[in-house]
Amino acid sequence: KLFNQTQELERLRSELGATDLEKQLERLVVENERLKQELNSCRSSEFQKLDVAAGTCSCSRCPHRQVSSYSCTCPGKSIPTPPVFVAGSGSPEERDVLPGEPGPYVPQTEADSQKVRTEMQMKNDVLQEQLSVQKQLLQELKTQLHESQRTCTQLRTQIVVYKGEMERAQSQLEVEMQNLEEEKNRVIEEAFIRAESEMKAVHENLAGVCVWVRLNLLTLQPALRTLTVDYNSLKKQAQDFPSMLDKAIRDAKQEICQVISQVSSTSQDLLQKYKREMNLRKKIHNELVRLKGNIRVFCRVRPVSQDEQDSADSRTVLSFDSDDSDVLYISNKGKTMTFELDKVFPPQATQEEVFQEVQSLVTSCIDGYNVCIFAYGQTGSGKTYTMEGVASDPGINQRALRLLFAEVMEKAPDWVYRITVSMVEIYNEMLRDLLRENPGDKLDIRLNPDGSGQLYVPGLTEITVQSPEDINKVFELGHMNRATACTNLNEHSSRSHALLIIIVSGFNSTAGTRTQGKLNLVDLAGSERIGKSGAEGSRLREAQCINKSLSALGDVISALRGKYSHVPFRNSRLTYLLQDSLSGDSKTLMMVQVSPLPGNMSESVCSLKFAQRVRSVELNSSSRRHENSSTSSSPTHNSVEVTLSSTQRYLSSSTCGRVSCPT
Ligand SMILES: Nc1ncnc2c1ncn2[C@@H]1O[C@H](COP(=O)(O)OP(=O)(O)OP(=O)(O)O)[C@@H](O)[C@H]1O
Repeated sequence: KLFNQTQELERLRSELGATDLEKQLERLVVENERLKQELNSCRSSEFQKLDVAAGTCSCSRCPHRQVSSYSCTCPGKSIPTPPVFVAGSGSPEERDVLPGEPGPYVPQTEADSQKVRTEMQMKNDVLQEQLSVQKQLLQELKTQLHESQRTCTQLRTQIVVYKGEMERAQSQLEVEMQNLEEEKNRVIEEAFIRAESEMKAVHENLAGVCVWVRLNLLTLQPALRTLTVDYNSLKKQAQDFPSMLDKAIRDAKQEICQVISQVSSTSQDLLQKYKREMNLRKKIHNELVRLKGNIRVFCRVRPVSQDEQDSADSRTVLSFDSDDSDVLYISNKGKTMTFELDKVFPPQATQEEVFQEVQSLVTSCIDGYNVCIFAYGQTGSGKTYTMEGVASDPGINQRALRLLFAEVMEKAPDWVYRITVSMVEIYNEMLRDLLRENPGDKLDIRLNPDGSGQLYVPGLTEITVQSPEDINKVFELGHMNRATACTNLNEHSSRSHALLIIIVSGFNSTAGTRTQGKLNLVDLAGSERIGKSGAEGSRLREAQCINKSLSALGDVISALRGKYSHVPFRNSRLTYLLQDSLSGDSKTLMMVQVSPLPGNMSESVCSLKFAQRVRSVELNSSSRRHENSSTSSSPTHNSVEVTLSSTQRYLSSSTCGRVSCPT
């Protein structure tokens, strides 16, 4: 508190500028002294103010203000003897001499004396002037002195006030210090009393605890004895432990070895059983597909569009059997034709419902079977819708790839799969790669020069896809390339076959098994007859090419059905390219698209007749395209083996993907 009070005092002092005032006061006192001295000297110099020429003295001490000579007659002042003046020597100042020194010039004549008088008069004027200046100065100094005295008085008053404040603060401080001292003593005393009482309580507690400890010690002694005995026995056991441990480890090792050998033989059994089960599952799946037919024919009737509903020709000539989903009726001129197929999808069937019927074929591709799904039908019957669909409701192509991804993911990590995608187009019997940079280039199907007799398409792009996003990118690229290669995409797509070729290669590290299956998804060109479309020129050539390839497809299937020794795969690019997916134990699905309109009835009848012809063919059942890495493949036909993949290195490491060619 004392410290704070002192600080507060210092702050007040500095705030009021006490130090500065004190210094200023000192300065003013000194200045006052100096002015006083100056005044005194000025007063004494009045003795000098005598007018010699006039013989008068203006000093305040001369009672008569008269001088008889060159000096004042004031008491103590003697009049000196006048000096001899030599003309031309001495300055005007030298003429004004002091008493005791050589005197000024003494005029000899009246003229001289007049001159001297004039000079003296002038000098007197100057001196008078100086005197008035000095008086003025004196007056100013007096005023200043008065002012400084006033300031000094003020400052002194302030100092007295400060001193009073300081004393007050000091006395307050002392009082507070006194209070604090008393408070401190009181608190110490209280603490002391409390500590004493607590100490007392602790002592009492301690005494109780000591008694309790003593009692406990007495009861613990027998327990301690028991523990000592135990400790000794444990010590002995610990000494024996290393040898016991060694023995136990040896025994455990033997047991583990026995168990391992048992487990390994069990796992071998299990592996064999697993392989057997796998084969059985595939056999059953294949059998199921076979029972359904290696060539299956579905029919899908597209709905009547909004535009068609508005037109006069919107009556539908097709009807369905509500109890039998395999039958379709077409009424014409009072007659009703019945078409029996593997499945008939009415106009209201969704993309998902269609795919449900197709997905077993798609998954058999994972097991190493080659599968081919065609969309057949006249232009505008809904082939592209079924195969590609629309972005919001995709068709078989995208759903198949998504299903393949889901299936292979489910089989991981036992199975490692690689899925590659190629997109080709056959237009006017020319094969074009839709995934290459320059899709205009014509591709060829050739015999492999390595002498293996396999076919391949040199330069065909195969893109490995790892996610549904990759699929979308591949489709976009294919569509873009297809669009850039022609002037009118809609017309072009009706007159060309579009093929999406998916190869699924799998390897099972546990069983050492490899599989390779190929899924061909084909959007065929429009199947309308030339006569009706009235085509000519380039259109005629296009229609001829389409008819040629579609009838070649029919011929190939007929030859396979009749088990002919010669199957004309080479009659068209389409059948040549797809021969591995049409022969042997491959599975084929023909989705015949039909328009519901009466105007398209004859084309619909043609398509359905073609479908029934295809349906009656049964492909040759032979060994699966499923190989064990330790066994070689077993081609089913008696002729050359062909492959359609350009990735020779990959295929040469595996015998999968080969198909027999009866030619
Ligand atoms: N099941 C369906 N549901 C709704 N719309 C359909 C269906 N099938 C076809 N369509 C519509 O009918 C029109 C013709 O279909 P699409 O283009 O698929 O025929 P296409 O046979 O592929 O013709 P092209 O031979 O010219 O390629 C399209 O507008 C399509 O959206």
